[in-house]
Amino acid sequence: MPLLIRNANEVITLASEVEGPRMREAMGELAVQTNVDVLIEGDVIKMVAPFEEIQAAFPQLVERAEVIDATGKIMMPGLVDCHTHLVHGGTREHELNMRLNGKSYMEIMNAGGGIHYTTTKTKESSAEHLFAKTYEHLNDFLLHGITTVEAKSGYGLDWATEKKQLEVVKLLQEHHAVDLVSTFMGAHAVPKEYKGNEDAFVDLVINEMLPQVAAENLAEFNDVFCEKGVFTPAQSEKILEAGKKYGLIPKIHADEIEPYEGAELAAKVGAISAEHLLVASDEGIDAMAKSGTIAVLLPGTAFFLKAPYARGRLMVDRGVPVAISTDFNPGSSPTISLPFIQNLACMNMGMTMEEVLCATTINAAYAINRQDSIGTIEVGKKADLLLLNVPNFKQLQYFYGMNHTNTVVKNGKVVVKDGTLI
Ligand SMILES: N=CN[C@@H](CCC(=O)O)C(=O)O
Ligand SMILES: [Zn+2]
Repeated sequence: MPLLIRNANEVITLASEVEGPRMREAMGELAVQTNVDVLIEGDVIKMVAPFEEIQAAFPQLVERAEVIDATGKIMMPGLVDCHTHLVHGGTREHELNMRLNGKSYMEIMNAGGGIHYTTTKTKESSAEHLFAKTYEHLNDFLLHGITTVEAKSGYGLDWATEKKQLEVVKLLQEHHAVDLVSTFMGAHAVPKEYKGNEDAFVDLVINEMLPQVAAENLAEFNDVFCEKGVFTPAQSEKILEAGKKYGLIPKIHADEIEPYEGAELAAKVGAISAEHLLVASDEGIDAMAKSGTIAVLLPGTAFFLKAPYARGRLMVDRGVPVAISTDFNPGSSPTISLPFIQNLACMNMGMTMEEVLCATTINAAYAINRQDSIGTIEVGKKADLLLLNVPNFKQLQYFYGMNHTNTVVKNGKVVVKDGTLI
């Protein structure tokens, strides 16, 4: 049945003539409409216009349509979470007290905890268990208005477990309403048995894992943790260049803990995005602006690791297209609340209320190559839409730390109604 959403106080369309990811002032232009309804046919947006015009253009569809009254609410595109470590075994709440007592994230990891702990838990988990656990997480994402999620592997560090993670993503794509986008991240940490022989692990990723990822069509992107004590810029470059040969688009965890010229490397290898960038250099930021590399900023990680925030304001002002994401993972950012992440970006990275909406919709869609189908409310795009329990978009950041999601339409179907999954 067609769907007609009527009377929203504001429709945040984010429609624009601008080509490519939004930068500078364009990030603040939300193209808010106050007098339009939205007609959906199948899984696609059919028309965005005042009711009279929709009725004149498609009288039969309007006649048959299920009508949702959005009076008092705003409508916006479904949120896009473009950086998560979605599929993983276990949780790491025990590390929180360690960190609150002064241990650093890297100290915990180097002592065999952190990513290594989650790797062990993920190895021990069956695919069925990971599927069921992640399915629950995805329900939570949906309840918070997130309709597309990027998912990185990287808790295997051996091919069997990496493959298990990637296959769980594939299966969830078939069974859950949330759309998933897969990233291979075999180079997420150096397994203990390769300590001192890191290059051998890099070779394993390049020669054994990447060919299988490509042959089995298990991912679109290839990511690496470029960080002091993990993978060097030279090793990262090798892995990303090798992935390119298999058609895998480079992404990079860059300049998260220590400055390591990760942003510069992202620009050099033509990565679609550099992610984290808490301590990215001025030169790196300028290089990204020049190459058009998207900065995927993850303020939840700075919050949870009590680390300095990325310089979001400066990046926008220097012409870097910025996206924002949860970084959902069991160690440095165990949250699925992209709405709260938006709040953090406003309060701690100096981004405006308008920019954070752009950064979690259309720019996030660009960061995962989905800009043609999601991220704005425009005719021909997928009908992934939210109705939020606020009368104007500014209240999303003002009433902070709350989930304002009332209704989620995913692929043209209502999947959350009155804040409840249906
Ligand atoms: N920094 C590397 N990877 C993840 C954290 C993974 C973990 O701690 O389990 C991140 O992006 O924050
Ligand atoms: Zn990450």
